[in-house]
Amino acid sequence: MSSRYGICEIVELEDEFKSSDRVIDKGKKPQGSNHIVDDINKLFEAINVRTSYHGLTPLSGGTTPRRNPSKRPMRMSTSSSYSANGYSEPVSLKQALRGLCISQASEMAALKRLSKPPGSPALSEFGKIANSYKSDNSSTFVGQVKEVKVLIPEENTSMAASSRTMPEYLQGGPKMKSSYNNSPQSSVQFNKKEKSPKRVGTGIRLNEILYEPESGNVLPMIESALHEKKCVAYDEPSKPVVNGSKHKPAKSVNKASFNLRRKGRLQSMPSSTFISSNKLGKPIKPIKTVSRNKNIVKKKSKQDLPSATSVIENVTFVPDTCQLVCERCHCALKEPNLPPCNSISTEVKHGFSQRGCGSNGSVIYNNTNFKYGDKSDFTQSSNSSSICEYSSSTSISEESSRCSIGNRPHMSMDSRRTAIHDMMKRNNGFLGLRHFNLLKKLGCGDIGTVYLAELVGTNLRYAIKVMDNEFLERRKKMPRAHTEREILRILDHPFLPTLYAHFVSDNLSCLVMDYCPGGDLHVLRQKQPGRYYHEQAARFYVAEVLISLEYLHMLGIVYRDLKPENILVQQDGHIKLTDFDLSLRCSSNPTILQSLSSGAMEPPRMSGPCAGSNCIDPFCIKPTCQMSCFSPRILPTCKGKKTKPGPMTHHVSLPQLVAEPTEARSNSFVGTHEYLAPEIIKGDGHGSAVDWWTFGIFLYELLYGRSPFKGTGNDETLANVVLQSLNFPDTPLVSFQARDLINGLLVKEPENRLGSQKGAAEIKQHPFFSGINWALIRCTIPPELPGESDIGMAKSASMEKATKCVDYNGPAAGGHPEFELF
Ligand SMILES: Nc1ncnc2c1ncn2[C@@H]1O[C@H](COP(=O)(O)OP(=O)(O)OP(=O)(O)O)[C@@H](O)[C@H]1O
Repeated sequence: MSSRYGICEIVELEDEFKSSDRVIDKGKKPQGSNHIVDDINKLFEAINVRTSYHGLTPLSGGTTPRRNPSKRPMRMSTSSSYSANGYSEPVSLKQALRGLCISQASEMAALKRLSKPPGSPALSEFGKIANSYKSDNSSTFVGQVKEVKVLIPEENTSMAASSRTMPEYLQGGPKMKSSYNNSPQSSVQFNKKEKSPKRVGTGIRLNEILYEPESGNVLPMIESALHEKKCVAYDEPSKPVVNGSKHKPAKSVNKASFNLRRKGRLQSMPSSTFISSNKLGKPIKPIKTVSRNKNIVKKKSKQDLPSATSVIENVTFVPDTCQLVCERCHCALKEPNLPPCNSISTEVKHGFSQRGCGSNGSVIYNNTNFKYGDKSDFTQSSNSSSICEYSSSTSISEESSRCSIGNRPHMSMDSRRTAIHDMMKRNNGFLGLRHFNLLKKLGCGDIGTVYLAELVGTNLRYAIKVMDNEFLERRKKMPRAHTEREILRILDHPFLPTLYAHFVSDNLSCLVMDYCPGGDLHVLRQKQPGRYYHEQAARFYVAEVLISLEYLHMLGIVYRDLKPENILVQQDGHIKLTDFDLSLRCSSNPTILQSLSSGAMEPPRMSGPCAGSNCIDPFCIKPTCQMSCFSPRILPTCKGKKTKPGPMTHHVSLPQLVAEPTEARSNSFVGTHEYLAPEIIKGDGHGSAVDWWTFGIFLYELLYGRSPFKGTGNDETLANVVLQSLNFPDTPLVSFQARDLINGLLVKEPENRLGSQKGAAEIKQHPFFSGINWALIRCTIPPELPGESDIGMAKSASMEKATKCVDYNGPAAGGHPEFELF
């Protein structure tokens, strides 16, 4: 063992001399007549004795024994090949001394190792794991077992180097893996815990490795979800995904398996729990029944449907008493007669104290850990417990402030953002739950609970999503929370949520976002006469959703969970698309497409008030107004593909931005039954086109009051999605344009689906959207909401805004619109 290490050390050090590869003849006498040489030679002899003793490679001036090319650091080698090589040629004094030092160092290292108690770690963690696999392989693996050994990186000699090439989660990284390589030598995922790999089908299963003997591929996989293993590479939340990768999965990969989710959303799960095959026409196993609508029906097993209290496991909000109650010991996290918020309170159990009720029955909570705890608490918390999104540091600096404004131009005038900033400044950069009065619970999702909150000392309201990190860890939902947070951090769009701050209080992760008082489109639809939206209203909502999706795609985000429940209505009646925990992050490559020619392909212009290309009427969303304010022109055919017949599209001549990550691919089974695209159900791999499928279902549901493929159960729904052709009911009456658009979107083959080639730009040109002023859509008057009083002054606010817009655009204003375009 020690000699092996000796060799390893020498091999490393030997590299310093590897410029020469002459083999030294041990029998030769040193050349030269200098009397110093004799002294040196004596020294050499001494060195030689030492190095021979340890079986080490001797050194010589400017020469070195030829290293066996098969020898690599971290591998066992036979010392004989080295020790057999002696030397007799002279070396420089420097080299001789260095050689002496080397041998002494190796001696010391050997002694040190021998002095260690048995069982003490002598290998790096990577080495240990590699060894354990090696030993396991010998007992468990058959056939290609030896191949697994090549997973040990050969080029790295030091522990640091090993660590660099180790799978991420061997270094404490997240569990979901991002590497997907065809080579068994590269980035293969080990699972530390499971050391007894088993055969699965044609492959050898290593819990998270699938070795495929036929192809020689080693594939990462998830223990319980074969279906997932070819897609984990694309779904890791924090890492962009390689665009356009065309990975070929292992044969045994192709098993559809997914999980039912709250609200009927799906997530990967063992195949046996849901579907027996992803092949078309094969029987589908029964699945758990879950209602899509979390607000109306909540049929779920206890385990699957965590209550608000289980989502935030340690803490429950009790509205009557304005208390947070600890779930572990049922104590009320409340201190009576607390001093004012800005004074120091004593630290209470769990580091989480209620500071008293606000004027409106609200409560103010303290996370005393990070602020008032002892030094160690403070130190730890200053790094983790109160982290603002604006900066990685705990204190807010002018620089980070400027940076934030620079990155989010739409937020620069936002009073909520300013107020948060001011609050942080006053609190040395800290922000915590104690700075908010929690007013009521708005809803409970799969990974957290959302509260309406008011910033202390202001009348500004926010929605705070509170997630229990412990719960997320235990339920393996941390990646989803991470995905959502990371996406929220980069959004800067009026129809998408603004993340004002993110902080962690007592292991509760809190996202501070803008509050949408209008409810969601699903609930609002129930309040519509006939439970469906009038076409004009539907057009408004889908147009805003389309813009949101386009923006997300530009950022390389495939949303994947479009449905009315996830579309909230803001105070001014415009939408906010929320809920990004199932989104897929990938790379996108926005491209400007030039027109082939203008004139010849100019679309026929319709007569009417908006026919002119210089129309700036922000309200021109009337179907009679056929032309957009920014004249559309024709696009060249993409990548030689034929423009498919089917949905009507306007031809445009202006250069066009195509920003869709059309090449992105994922195999996750995520979404909501009624909204799942066929390619997701079939496990064929999916990309941004799934968002256009869900967009079609969404429009259908708004117009008809139900989704097109809904069956009596979820399994029937899924079968319908894949097999059933699209039908339109006779009532309500829906325009041809709308039906044509839906027809184009609900094409089962994603490559033929409207939007699959040029993304949102393609869809925007559909006659259903004719007359919409896309750039100024924020200034259009939103549809009237049922029970407008709930929404406050939504309509008047929008009217006011719209009037402003018109004023700004009027000739008197110099013709320069002052809108924030997006
Ligand atoms: N910004 C907001 N303003 C108003 N209500 C909100 C806001 N965000 C969320 N809600 C409400 O809180 C509920 C829970 O939201 P949340 O996003 O946590 O759950 P979800 O939509 O079920 O998503 P997930 O399960 O993926 O977490 C929503 O259904 C919505 O009604």
